[in-house]
Amino acid sequence: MATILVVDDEASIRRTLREILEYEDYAVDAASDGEEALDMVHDSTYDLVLLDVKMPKRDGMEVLESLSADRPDLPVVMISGHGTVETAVEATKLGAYDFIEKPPDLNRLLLTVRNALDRGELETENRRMRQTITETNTGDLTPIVGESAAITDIKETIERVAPTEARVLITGENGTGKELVARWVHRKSNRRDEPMVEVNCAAIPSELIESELFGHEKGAFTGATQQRIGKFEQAHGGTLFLDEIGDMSLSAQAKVLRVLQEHKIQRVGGSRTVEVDVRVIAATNKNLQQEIEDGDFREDLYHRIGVILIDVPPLRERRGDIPLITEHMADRLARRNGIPPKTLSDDALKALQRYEWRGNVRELHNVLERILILTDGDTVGADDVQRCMGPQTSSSGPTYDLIHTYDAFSDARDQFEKLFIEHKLDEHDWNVSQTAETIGIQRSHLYNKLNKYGIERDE
Ligand SMILES: Nc1ncnc2c1ncn2[C@@H]1O[C@H](COP(=O)(O)OP(=O)(O)OP(=O)(O)O)[C@@H](O)[C@H]1O
Repeated sequence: MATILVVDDEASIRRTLREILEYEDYAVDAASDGEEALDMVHDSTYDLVLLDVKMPKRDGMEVLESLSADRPDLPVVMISGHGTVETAVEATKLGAYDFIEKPPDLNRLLLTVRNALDRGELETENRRMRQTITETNTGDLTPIVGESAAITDIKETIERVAPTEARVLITGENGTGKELVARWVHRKSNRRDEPMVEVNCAAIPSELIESELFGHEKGAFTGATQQRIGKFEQAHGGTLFLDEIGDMSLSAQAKVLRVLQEHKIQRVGGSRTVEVDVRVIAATNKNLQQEIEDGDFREDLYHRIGVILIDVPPLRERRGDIPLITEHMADRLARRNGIPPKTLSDDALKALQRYEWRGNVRELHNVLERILILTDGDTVGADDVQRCMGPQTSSSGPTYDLIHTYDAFSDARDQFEKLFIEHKLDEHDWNVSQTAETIGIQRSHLYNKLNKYGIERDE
């Protein structure tokens, strides 16, 4: 049974979350402030922390920072009230697994909790595996599924390159499988019993990246209350995966270059030099040649990291792999969601092959999860795919527009709410009571939204 720590200064939220989670058979402890929470985490083994952003004394962000430093394996989900959603989004960039809004929506809460626990388990599992893996035991790492020429080529390159010490640069759009390739290079390398440490360079603010990579001494800067070991040191003997390296600031690039030349680091605020033996694998979705031309990426660093180049093509350029990948994922997803296994008809697989998949394999994974959950019966047909995906087959459509038009989460959410409400009203011939009932909100709440977004019936 997983044990969850709920941290919130509001007793009513603590009570609600406890009731919901205990009903789902989780064991729940609660803390009413950050100080108490840190003590409790120190003294017990929790599988997940639900952490309020705004609290008196130590607020959620401070507690998150402490937890990320001391217990990086412990998943943390932020709970945000009105007006703190942006902070919560910021927190996810700093290592929180996800965030939920108050008052918590039951389905979203349970899905987030389950996913966060899965992730925590996976990480614990990965750590355990690192110690025991032998070449024949490839553990639980997802295989690279596909028989297209590009994927076959990538698998061959991995076999050839992994056992060497060569640095590898993996390029490709988001969600194509770059991280999976990196994990296989490590898994098949002679360093497989040592850690593979990952740094997402895009998620770390530029002023923190140095301390993240090289660590810092106590008192090195305001907020450096204790010594911290950086990722290079953590990866000593193993592999350091620099994800989204194209987003690293020029000053951090200069420092990484020096480490790659000298195999030594200095913690921020420290004077001692520490030798590090690390193999670097880097990945980016950016065109680094272009970044070099624009003066945003150092050419000398590019040559250092890119000894072996692996380009993972977009899924739409290897549509032949879609049925294989889908079938592989369908089994795992059914098991994970506790639903009976389902077969996809040939027509359903063909329908999936026609989409653009701008989010690549990750999007296919998410869409498939939705299809499997929403479809009754044991076979998924082309009509089920259509129903869950909508008819769009190109790089347009409302979702794509939403994602690409808005930068701020709140703007995209508002626009989505507006479109959704208009669509549902149309479906119910503008009967507000019926629409409110179908979408599960109070009629008065729906009227508020109509006012807020200026939604009116087109005559
Ligand atoms: N060929 C494949 N076979 C099976 N699963 C795959 C394959 N390629 C990717 N996946 C799965 O798709 C998801 C996305 O892959 P991954 O995280 O490696 O992509 P990425 O290119 O690193 O994404 P990003 O650039 O957004 O970080 C993962 O769950 C991964 O296991």
